[in-house]
Amino acid sequence: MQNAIEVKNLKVVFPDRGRMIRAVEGVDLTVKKGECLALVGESGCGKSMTSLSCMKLQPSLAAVRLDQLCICGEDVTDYTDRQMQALRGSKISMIFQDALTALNPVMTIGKQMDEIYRCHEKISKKEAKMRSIKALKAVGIPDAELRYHAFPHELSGGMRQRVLIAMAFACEPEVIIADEPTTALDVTIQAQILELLSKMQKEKQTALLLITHDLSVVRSMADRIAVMYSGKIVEEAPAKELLENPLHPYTKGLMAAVARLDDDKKEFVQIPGHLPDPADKPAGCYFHPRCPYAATACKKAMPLLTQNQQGRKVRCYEAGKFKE
Ligand SMILES: Nc1ncnc2c1ncn2[C@@H]1O[C@H](COP(=O)(O)OP(=O)(O)OP(=O)(O)O)[C@@H](O)[C@H]1O
Repeated sequence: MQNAIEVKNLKVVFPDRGRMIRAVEGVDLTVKKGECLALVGESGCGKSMTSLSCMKLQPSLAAVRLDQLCICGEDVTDYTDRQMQALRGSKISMIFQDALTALNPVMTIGKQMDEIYRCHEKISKKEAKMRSIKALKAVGIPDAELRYHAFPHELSGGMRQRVLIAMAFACEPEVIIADEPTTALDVTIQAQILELLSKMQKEKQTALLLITHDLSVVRSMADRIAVMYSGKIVEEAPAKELLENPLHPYTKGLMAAVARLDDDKKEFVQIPGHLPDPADKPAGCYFHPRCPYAATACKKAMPLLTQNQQGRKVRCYEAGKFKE
């Protein structure tokens, strides 16, 4: 089966006052057609840089190296920005976390939606307006005909996020990247927006790369989960397997830090310490200074991301050896 996104050996570095920030270090990522892959990890671990690089949208200061990038079977490794522009919106699109920044504040919602349709298809203004209103209705915007004429600041945060979702799905792309799509919203609205995103993704069979720092968010949505720590993937598995039996000590820590509303016996446990300085990472496994199971080998060399006998991928010398 053709993959929606396939990136091989992605590296992103930033020069920073004479130092080198290693934001992403040799990430391989595959999002299969129609599936939801959640990329999870603490703030600063490199999730956004990974996802932006998949669209070739990284900040101009960043130096990006990769062996190969394929979008829906098309090898775009050497595509120019102009070539990528033709793909963005039609084959791949993005939902950002802050709708107020992502939307143009001086243009009505309707105009911004119309532009997407008219940019990718030769259709009349009238046809674009009809499609925009239909798309706004599909994401649950009440009085869509009226809201079509509204400016972004005239809508609530939840409504704006619904507009971004409508825009992302507008040209029926094969893959969508959603970077923390609900972080800027209050908790009651977050669940509604995630439900909408999940419903649209399933209905349209769109592949989704969902970026989040919150494992509870992925519980209901992800088919597979990749866990990132300090620029590297440390564990990757089908969602159910990973959530029921996390193998990497960092994934275990993330799980323990998730408050489970349905399990009042579980305690809220924070992972001690913090991510290493991205310009001064420790020798060996980057997680070893925070790891309760760290052995001598962990302090010496970075473990590889290897597949165990059960087909689970994990980057840890001690995985499977430690007891609860
Ligand atoms: N424009 C930039 N200049 C310098 N360093 C940057 C820049 N953008 C990101 N970084 C660094 O790259 C690393 C990875 O950042 P990234 O935004 O990908 O992390 P993240 O996991 O998405 O975090 P968050 O959840 O907070 O967005 C961090 O150490 C960050 O400080």
